[in-house]
Amino acid sequence: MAVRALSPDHDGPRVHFVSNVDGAHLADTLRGLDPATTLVIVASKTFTTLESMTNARSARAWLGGHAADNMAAVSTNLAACAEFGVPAERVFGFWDWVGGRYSLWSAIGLSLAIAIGARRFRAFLAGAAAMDRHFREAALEENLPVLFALAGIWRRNAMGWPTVALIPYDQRLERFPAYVQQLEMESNGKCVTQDGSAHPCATGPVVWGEPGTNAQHSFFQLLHQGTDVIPVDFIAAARPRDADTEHHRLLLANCLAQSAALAFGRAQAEPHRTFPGDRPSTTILHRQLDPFALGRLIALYEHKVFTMGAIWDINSFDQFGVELGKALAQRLAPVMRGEDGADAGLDQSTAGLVARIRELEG
Ligand SMILES: O=P(O)(O)OC[C@H]1O[C@](O)(CO)[C@@H](O)[C@@H]1O
Repeated sequence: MAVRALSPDHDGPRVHFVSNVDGAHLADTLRGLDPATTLVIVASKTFTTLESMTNARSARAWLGGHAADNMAAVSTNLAACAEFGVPAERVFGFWDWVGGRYSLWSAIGLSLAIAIGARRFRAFLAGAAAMDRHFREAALEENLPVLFALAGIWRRNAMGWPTVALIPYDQRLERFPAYVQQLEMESNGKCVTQDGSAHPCATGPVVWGEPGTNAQHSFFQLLHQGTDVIPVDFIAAARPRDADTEHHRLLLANCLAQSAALAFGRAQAEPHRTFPGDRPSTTILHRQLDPFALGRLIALYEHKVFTMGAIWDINSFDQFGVELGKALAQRLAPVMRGEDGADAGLDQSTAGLVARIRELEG
């Protein structure tokens, strides 16, 4: 997300990312790259994540004779790195209490630092630090993460709206909705309080979105006239990073048009052409999407999510909800490999799907 957002700031080697265990991701990424001139950095706190380690093993095989020189790691698990073949002097460490979704500021940011260089990476960190200070010091009534969190609580608990759309009017923030989706849904998608009691109210909303103006041509129909109210967060920069300002003026005109249309609607005799209005949105404006502004924007969302978690009395820093699926995938891997006896004890629905996959495999 961050590397894409800051593409005008790239001055280092080209940076690519592979995350999905789907081999297509690695294959498509490696196509056209040369093992002799490619550095593979395995970034995994635990160094046990199935996706990361499967990709790491395949990348090591692809590097062949270059693997000894062209691999590094970002991890807290030095023993597993050494066992994998990355010696300690090539491991960038960080703290084991940092969760994946909050880790960009640690050595996990290495790939971003490589892409934009140390000076700009420091500006990125300074932007986040400025928001950290603001969050710590500003009075509550002027505190952006707190106000943003209270608006989120109002939307979710007072109004009962279960989702929020995040629409950056900035093509380079294309992956920002997905980033905030993990931040918010993995942190606050919980149904028990810190002490384990059933939560008395609704918690983390569904977060989704796409960049404007593209989104206008797909799901904005439902935002304006659908039966559900979906609050929207718009993000826009006053200045473009590129020379052509006419594009940018049109981009901003569209962003402002959408928030006005949502808020004020339009009464018409014909019901099909009526816009009910009274649909809420928040517009976050900054001068320009540069490293400082991106760091500040990410930190704004981090502190907002933390504040909502504190109000809801949930722990925003664990993610036990991902464990069951991971354990079942480990159980099913031998089934998918067709190992003898692995099918025993499978539930009926999974056994049916396995049987159908085998038929389709031919
Ligand atoms: O850095 P690791 O240990 O490979 O974890 C990767 C990811 O897995 C999760 O723990 C859960 O899916 C995420 O929070 C994290 O980003």
